Amino acid sequence: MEEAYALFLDFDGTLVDIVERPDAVVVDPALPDILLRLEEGLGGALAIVSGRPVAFLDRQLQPHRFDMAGLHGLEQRIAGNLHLCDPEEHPELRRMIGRLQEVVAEKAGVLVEDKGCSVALHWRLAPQEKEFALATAHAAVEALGSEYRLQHGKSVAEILPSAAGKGKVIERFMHSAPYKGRRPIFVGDDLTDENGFRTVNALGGLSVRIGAGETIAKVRLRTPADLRHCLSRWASDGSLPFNVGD
Ligand SMILES: O=P(O)(O)OC[C@H]1O[C@H](O[C@H]2O[C@H](CO)[C@@H](O)[C@H](O)[C@H]2O)[C@H](O)[C@@H](O)[C@@H]1O
Repeated sequence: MEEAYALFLDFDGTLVDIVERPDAVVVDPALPDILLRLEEGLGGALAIVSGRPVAFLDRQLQPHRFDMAGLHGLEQRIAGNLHLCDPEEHPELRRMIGRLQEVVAEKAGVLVEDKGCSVALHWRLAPQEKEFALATAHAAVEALGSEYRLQHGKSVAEILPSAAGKGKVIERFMHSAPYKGRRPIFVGDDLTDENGFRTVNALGGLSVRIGAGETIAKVRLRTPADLRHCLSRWASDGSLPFNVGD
């Protein structure tokens, strides 16, 4: 297997299909072992980079424990060393999440996903409530001030600490062993991943976008199933599945 790469993989919409509810994702049973084989072949330089908390991702990918950037980089496990985000350090956000749950209680199909140090407002089940959800999220961020920002995604608006971002956290991984000195590859599907694409493009790496939509990624794959097929081939015969160019 080619050892000179560092592989960063988004989760929702990339490794798994998008489904109607955040708690209903289904992981292909073969995926954790494929990722483990890839991680071994890459000398440990494989990390999941997601808006989800590390604890959620660990449950989905059990029995293995991969390196991770969770909550858009607020949480990290680099070379096995775990740093989690403490919700108690975000008392204003915690109060705001309580208020959001009250406001949204009357809107059928709008979901509040409490992730501890961030919160997502989902309207996939109630597309007619998109404007309401966006306005609510904007008002909440404005009330919280500049320490927090809004992250738009697929039928979702997330409120998260301003310091979080996939580009920044990929840079952090690239300064640490075993990632340092390798060529980064980042695969993602969403607006939040464009940040990560910018970082790997600037580092001379390879950006891969899953699905449709405007992007600065260099390569496109159609679906998470196509990606899983590529990863499985890479894990078995060692041949890099993407056209990496020069
Ligand atoms: O960075 P990612 O791993 O791509 O996570 C981004 C957000 O994904 C989840 O929401 C999205 O997937 C849901 C399940 O398929 C879907 O119902 C929702 O409409 C999508 O926006 C997740 O719930 C968020 O917490 C993640 O930040």
